[in-house]
Amino acid sequence: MKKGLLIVLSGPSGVGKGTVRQYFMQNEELNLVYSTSMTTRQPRAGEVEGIDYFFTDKAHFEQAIENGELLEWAEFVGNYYGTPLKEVERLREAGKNVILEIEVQGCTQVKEKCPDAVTIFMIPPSMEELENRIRGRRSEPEEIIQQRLAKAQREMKMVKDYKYVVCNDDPQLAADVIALIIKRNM
Ligand SMILES: Nc1ncnc2c1ncn2[C@@H]1O[C@H](COP(=O)(O)OP(=O)(O)OP(=O)(O)O)[C@@H](O)[C@H]1O
Ligand SMILES: Nc1nc2c(ncn2[C@@H]2O[C@H](COP(=O)(O)O)[C@@H](O)[C@H]2O)c(=O)[nH]1
Repeated sequence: MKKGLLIVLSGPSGVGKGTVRQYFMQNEELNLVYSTSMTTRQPRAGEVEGIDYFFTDKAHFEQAIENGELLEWAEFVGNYYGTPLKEVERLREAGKNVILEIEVQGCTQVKEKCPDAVTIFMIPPSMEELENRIRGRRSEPEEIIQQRLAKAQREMKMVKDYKYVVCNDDPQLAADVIALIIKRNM
């Protein structure tokens, strides 16, 4: 059986990666599975353990790093985020195309380990719109919003390191473009 693709969807926090993913995940032709990450961040209202994230504490996360259990990991605005390696490998070996939704430092690590990963960077129509989206989510205090916005400015410079760039203005259009990218690589 052909091993599944490893697809990395990156882009600044609040650009709409999770929103757009909901549109193309339902497309059965793409044979996709979402890789649930591990994080030390507190759950937001409505987030579900094992679906949105595996929520854990700093000690367990650091142990996972030590044990080599993560494909990649990064510290983002005071919390750890990482991709459990074993599940990604199991799914790819079973022929599934696995999608990671991760920030830019994580993508750099993935590219080193899996040079054939399909890397996609999502950009907002403007930085003003990005700020509106982060604020509109109403999930973080002002101090964290400021840190996320400052980080977004730095992350946008990494766009050149990605194979594909997709603008999320209309989420359905962005999802259609991503579906096309995935099909082209299957
Ligand atoms: N094309 C769009 N037009 C307008 N609003 C959008 C669009 N896409 C997403 N949004 C809104 O922007 C906000 C952020 O979206 P979302 O949480 O999907 O971003 P994200 O990139 O997954 O963020 P993070 O990386 O922080 O998890 C949400 O409130 C969402 O409804
Ligand atoms: N390097 C990784 N980055 C990840 C992972 N899971 C999510 N993320 C990214 O972190 C930021 C913040 O996420 P939020 O849910 O707190 O808004 C965002 O860019 C995510 O895409 C991961 O496993 N590794």
